[in-house]
Amino acid sequence: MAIETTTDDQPAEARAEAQQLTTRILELRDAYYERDTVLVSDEEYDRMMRRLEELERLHPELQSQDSPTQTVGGRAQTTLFAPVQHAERMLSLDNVFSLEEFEAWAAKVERDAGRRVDYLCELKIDGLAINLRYENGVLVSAATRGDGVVGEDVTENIRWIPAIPARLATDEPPALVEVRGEVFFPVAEFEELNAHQQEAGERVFANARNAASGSLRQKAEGKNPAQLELMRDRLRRLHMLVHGIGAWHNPPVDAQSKVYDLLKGWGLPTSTHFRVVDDAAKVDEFIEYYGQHRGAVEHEIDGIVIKVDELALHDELGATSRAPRWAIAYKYPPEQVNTKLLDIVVSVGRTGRATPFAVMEKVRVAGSEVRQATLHNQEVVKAKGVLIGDTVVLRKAGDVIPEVLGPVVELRDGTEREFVMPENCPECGTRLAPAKEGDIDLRCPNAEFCPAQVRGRVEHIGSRGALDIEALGEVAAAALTQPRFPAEPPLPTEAGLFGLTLADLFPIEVVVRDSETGLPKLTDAGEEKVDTPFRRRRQKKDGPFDPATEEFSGDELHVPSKNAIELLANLAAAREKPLWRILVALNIRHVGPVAARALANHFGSLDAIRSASRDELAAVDGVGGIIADAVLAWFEVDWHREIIEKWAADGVQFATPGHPGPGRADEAGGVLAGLTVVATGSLEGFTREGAQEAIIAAGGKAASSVSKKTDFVAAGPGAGSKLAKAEELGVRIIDAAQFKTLVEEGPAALDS
Ligand SMILES: NC(=O)c1ccc[n+]([C@@H]2O[C@H](COP(=O)([O-])OP(=O)(O)OC[C@H]3O[C@@H](n4cnc5c(N)ncnc54)[C@H](O)[C@@H]3O)[C@@H](O)[C@H]2O)c1
Ligand SMILES: [Zn+2]
Repeated sequence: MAIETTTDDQPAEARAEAQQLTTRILELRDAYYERDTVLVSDEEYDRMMRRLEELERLHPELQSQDSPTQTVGGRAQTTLFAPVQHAERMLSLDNVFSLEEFEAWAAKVERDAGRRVDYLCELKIDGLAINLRYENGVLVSAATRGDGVVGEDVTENIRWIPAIPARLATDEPPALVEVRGEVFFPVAEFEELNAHQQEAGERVFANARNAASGSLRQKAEGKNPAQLELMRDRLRRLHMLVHGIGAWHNPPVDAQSKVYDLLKGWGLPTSTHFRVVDDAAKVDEFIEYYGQHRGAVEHEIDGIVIKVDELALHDELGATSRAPRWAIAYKYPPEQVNTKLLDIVVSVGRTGRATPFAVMEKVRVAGSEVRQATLHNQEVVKAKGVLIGDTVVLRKAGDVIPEVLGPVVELRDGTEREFVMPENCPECGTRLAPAKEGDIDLRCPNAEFCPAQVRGRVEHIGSRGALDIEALGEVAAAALTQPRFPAEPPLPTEAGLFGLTLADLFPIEVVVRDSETGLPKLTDAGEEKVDTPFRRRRQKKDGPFDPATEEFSGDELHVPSKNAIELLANLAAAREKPLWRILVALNIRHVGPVAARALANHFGSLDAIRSASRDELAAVDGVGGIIADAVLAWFEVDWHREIIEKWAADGVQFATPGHPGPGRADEAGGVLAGLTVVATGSLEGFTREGAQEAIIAAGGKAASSVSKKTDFVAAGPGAGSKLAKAEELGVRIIDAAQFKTLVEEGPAALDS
């Protein structure tokens, strides 16, 4: 008899992989639930879980009862707290990561239920699960989830959380009710807590969930009075929201949403962010809405939880060993990931501030790719405790700037090194120093000539809020101030900007840099890529006809590039831009568009501003003492005055034509003299700034908010709260066409 042997070793491979995954997941869970440490990102953890699930689906013989896919993460027996047996098991949730997966889940639910069902959509709060046991209306115990059957007794600590009632506000409490919810730090509290921790030189928490878990799972024993007060302060900042029930014999309501109403009436904290929908297809609106408004919720969320609303169906559908079948978590893309900190580099900005920033291995977070984040200053680097070479936790929420939260200390292997703040400016070698005693930030004091600062200032001059010169962006600014050739840059400072000629631009060669990292780009041969931004090659066609190419041949010659011609034309035009723009272009500290407009409006010329006293400057509406001081300080500096002289010599106009003189703009008799106008929404024929300028040019006051003093509100499509305010106050509202009439002919023309 021949015995058939199988040579298929696939199951063996699968077994090995499943074992590896199991070991790793258990390790990660241990760190996460017991030590409040996140060794890999949640995304990576979820991926491992999915892979294990997949392997077990393909090879059912691999699935054992204690596989992570069958158990609730967390451990029952810990040394810190006494064990508590839950009257009813506490479960986890199954996940979906897309709308399709959600729809497939809902289809199965409705198949099993045999009918359409109502869904309750709520937020998935990123905190830790808690079970509150009330007997005859009195809180007798509070426990963490543990392994789902047995949790940790945290009753003493829970009593410090203000939101949790010790007694239910009802005359007829059930003999026993288990209330389940999430304990967490509201975002504002978390930020404050971390600020405190940083000040006190204590550990800064990488995320609100770990901070909440770490705060709740503290023991009072062995703490001195000061530590005890700190611990209680943290507990008082915690909040809780109810999101379910455990044991409860015959609840008097028939839907989860009604359970919340009832519990709310008993004084328990319930969420305001939920909705019941009668069709699975309507869930996606909720998902999308909170996907875009995550930042507006008072606590962190990592997804949406969708539950079958009807309680009878909960019993009918039941649960697996790990999760209920009547609920599912939809997970959003992560806002927090782990990545490698490759280096910490110091950059110098236009004000001379030397800022260390993190250069990281590129990662995707909150839907975009990130590889840099500012670290602000050397003290912040120290406070965050990051070493070069560390795995770090990086966070980016929606449109918010990415932030390095801290290192994953457990992953260090000894090769990491500390960041040392350089003593000298990386761009000009001048010794860095604080601007004044006690400042943490270090600055390069070589303000006049430090190439990084000149480059920053020149770029600022071209920016939208200053002279708005399209051809004078980041690349042109670098080319003019730090070219590879010539050795002496065309602009050692910005004084020469308006005197630039084609002869200055033409020879410039630059090293092409990566716009993100600032590092040189390399050619295939490994050399730095070089570009000539202001000239290009052209073949001269004055030679004899070449039959091979069927063209006239000729020498190569260089001609000015489009950039060069545009830049010179733009600069020529910029000389006559409104005074406020010229003021912004001078890079005076604190003088942005708002202050510059106020100064220009009031004084009408740079000379008048220069000869004004501190009091006269400070008294101008929208200026004030700090800006007045900054203006005075700016004029004190020799090379600043030289900029003005040089610019004036090159034709820059430092006065508003027709301005009647300091403080007399209102008497100028423009058609809008004495009137205040607010422009809001998009007004056809005007840009946002153009509308403001038109009001000012007509002698009116362009205000940014609507009040009783407002005479007109010009509103176009997209006008929001300002329009509502105008209606409320009875301010006259006009459209774009009327606005045009108003600024050209004055208010009387509106009614004719
Ligand atoms: N990075 C790591 O190393 C690591 C390790 C373990 C776990 N984790 C993270 O934890 C997750 C697994 O943890 P889990 O088992 O606690 O599952 P889970 O956090 O994904 O979901 C279940 C929990 O959600 C909570 N929850 C929040 N809002 C809720 C609401 N409105 N309704 C019902 N429940 C709500 C409940 O406390 C429940 O226990 C993973 O997906 C991963 O994100 C990460
Ligand atoms: Zn410098």
